[in-house]
Amino acid sequence: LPAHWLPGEYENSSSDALRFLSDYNSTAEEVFSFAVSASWNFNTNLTDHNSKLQVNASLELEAFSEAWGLKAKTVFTPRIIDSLPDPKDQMLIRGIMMLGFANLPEDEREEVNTILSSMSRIYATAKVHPQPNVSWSLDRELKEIMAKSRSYQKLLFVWEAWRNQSGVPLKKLYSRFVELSNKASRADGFADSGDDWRSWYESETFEQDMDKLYKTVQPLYLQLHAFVRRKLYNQYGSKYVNLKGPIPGHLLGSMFAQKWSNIYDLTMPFPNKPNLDVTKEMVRQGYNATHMFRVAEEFFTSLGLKEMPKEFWEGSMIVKPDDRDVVCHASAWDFYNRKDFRIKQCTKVTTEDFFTVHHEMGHIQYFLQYKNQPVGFRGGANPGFHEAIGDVIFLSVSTPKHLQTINLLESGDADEETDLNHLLKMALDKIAFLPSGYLIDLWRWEVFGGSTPPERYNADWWYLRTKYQGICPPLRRTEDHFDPGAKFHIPNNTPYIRYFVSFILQFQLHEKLCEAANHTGPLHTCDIYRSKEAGAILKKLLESGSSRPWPELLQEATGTNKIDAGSLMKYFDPLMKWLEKQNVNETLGWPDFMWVPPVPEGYPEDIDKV
Ligand SMILES: CC(=O)N[C@@H](CC(=O)O)C(=O)NC[C@H](CC1(C(=O)N[C@@H](Cc2ccc(O)cc2)C(=O)O)CCCC1)C(=O)O
Ligand SMILES: [Zn+2]
Repeated sequence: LPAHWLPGEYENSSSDALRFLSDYNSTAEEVFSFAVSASWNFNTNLTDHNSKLQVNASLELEAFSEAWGLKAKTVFTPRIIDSLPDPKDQMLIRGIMMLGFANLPEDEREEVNTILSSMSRIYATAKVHPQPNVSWSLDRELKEIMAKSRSYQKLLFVWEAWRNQSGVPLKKLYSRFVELSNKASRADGFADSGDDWRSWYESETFEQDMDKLYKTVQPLYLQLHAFVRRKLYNQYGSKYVNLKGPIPGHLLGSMFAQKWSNIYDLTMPFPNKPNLDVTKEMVRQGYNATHMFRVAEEFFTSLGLKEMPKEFWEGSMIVKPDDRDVVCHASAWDFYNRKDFRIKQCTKVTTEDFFTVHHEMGHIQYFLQYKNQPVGFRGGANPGFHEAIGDVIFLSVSTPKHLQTINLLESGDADEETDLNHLLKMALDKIAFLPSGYLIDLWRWEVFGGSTPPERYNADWWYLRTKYQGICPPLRRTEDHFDPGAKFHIPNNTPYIRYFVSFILQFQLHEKLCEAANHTGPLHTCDIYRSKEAGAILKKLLESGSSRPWPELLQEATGTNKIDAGSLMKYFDPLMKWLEKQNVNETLGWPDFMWVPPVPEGYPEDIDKV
């Protein structure tokens, strides 16, 4: 570690503790920025060379964390820390004492960082070969086929091939990673890494809180599930869809059955109304990635929030380069130097990517608003808040009214039927997602906690997928497979419960912002565009970062200090009533819990693979 990155000498006094914090903060900005840059370079150019540089930068960052963490632990006694006048300083020092992977001996640090880099790379470069010299990648061909194909067998081929190429090679790496991650978390005083990750939500009863939260939205999910199952039954027939069973997981329009809006055409309540999927119109109007980003930026500035700095436009990667391998999974980056903030996205001109642009820009807006906080407070109030900001904006953008405002939908008063179409389309993304947003970390907490050993990774994954999502694998799965590994966030070690929290929280924020924007009428028709009052509420929330307990910040922003699904249920209430009428003769849930579909005759030889 370069000498100027090492801590100096401090005595056990409150004045020296404050000097320590100030020295830490300025050094951390340099070290974090160095490590984030190396990670950016690897993610935007997946070469051996950049992987080594990225692993080495992580090791430097860990050496820095260890040096300053040990210094804090050996110099400052609890009495001195508790005597610090500002509780925020106490929080910051305690945060610095958490060493994470820096708790591990040098060889195991090297091992865990190399495993992480390898898992990222395997996932990012996995390809499916339908024929010897044809290669399909997830972000280009596979997602498109899962979204558009209505061939049961073609969907099945893509669903299986992706899991063989991405999940299977990761299994042994992942089980070793779990051991090392748990060892590091235990050294920080946690039972395991699941306990470590849950601590970010500052609730002794977090697991129960989430289970209760899930139970409040489950009735709506069961209605949507039954309705969509009927539509898929009409499309694929009784051989492959059992009206009392789970739905085969490859028929829902996306690789993980988390986002069902790609089968909206099969489910539209009123098909003869204008199509709310504005992809065609965007293409017709000559939209490109830059324009999508500019339109999104203008929504934020219309609220009085910050514009993207010039470094954002200079440094971001917003289209997939054609001359190198990159991680195409979209992401937003804070370089911790208060100057560089970037998005990496292989943007295509589609409604889905237009949403993602807003989601990522929500992260950037958060980075910009809290950039003058100490580095230890440059995070969301809790991680769910960070995930919610961009989605809150998109709740307004996706309304027929706003799409008309930006000329992506022909004007005409949005009547009752178009309204219901819109609500169903929103539910296909927002409600369909909830069980999967919940179960992914349920599975991971069991893995970290040891109740799911490596020999049951896949069995327990599919148990949870059927129990919560009501889907089943369309082919027999064994422990030779590692289906969780086919989902970005597992090999990339990105926690997930934050999305479940966000999908509930974003409706609470939306309801409050709509009130501030003097919206009248049903919640799902609200568009906060150009409301400075709404922007002021967001700004106050975002600039605090993670410097104050999230219940306080939520209380100030919305008037309640609990994550509560009441706003979500209010937003979807008209749809709930409509679905209950549609489903009078349906079975809610999947009592044939163990049912799986037959494998089509002749699969996979005779499918039209090209
Ligand atoms: C340096 C770094 O890693 N930065 C973090 C941000 C931070 O920590 O500051 C980051 O950029 N993470 C990437 C991740 C990308 C996306 C994602 O993975 N989404 C989930 C869940 C979901 C699913 C449906 C949906 O409608 C909304 C969300 C999924 O696709 O499963 C892809 C599409 C949207 C968001 C993200 O932006 O959260
Ligand atoms: Zn996000």
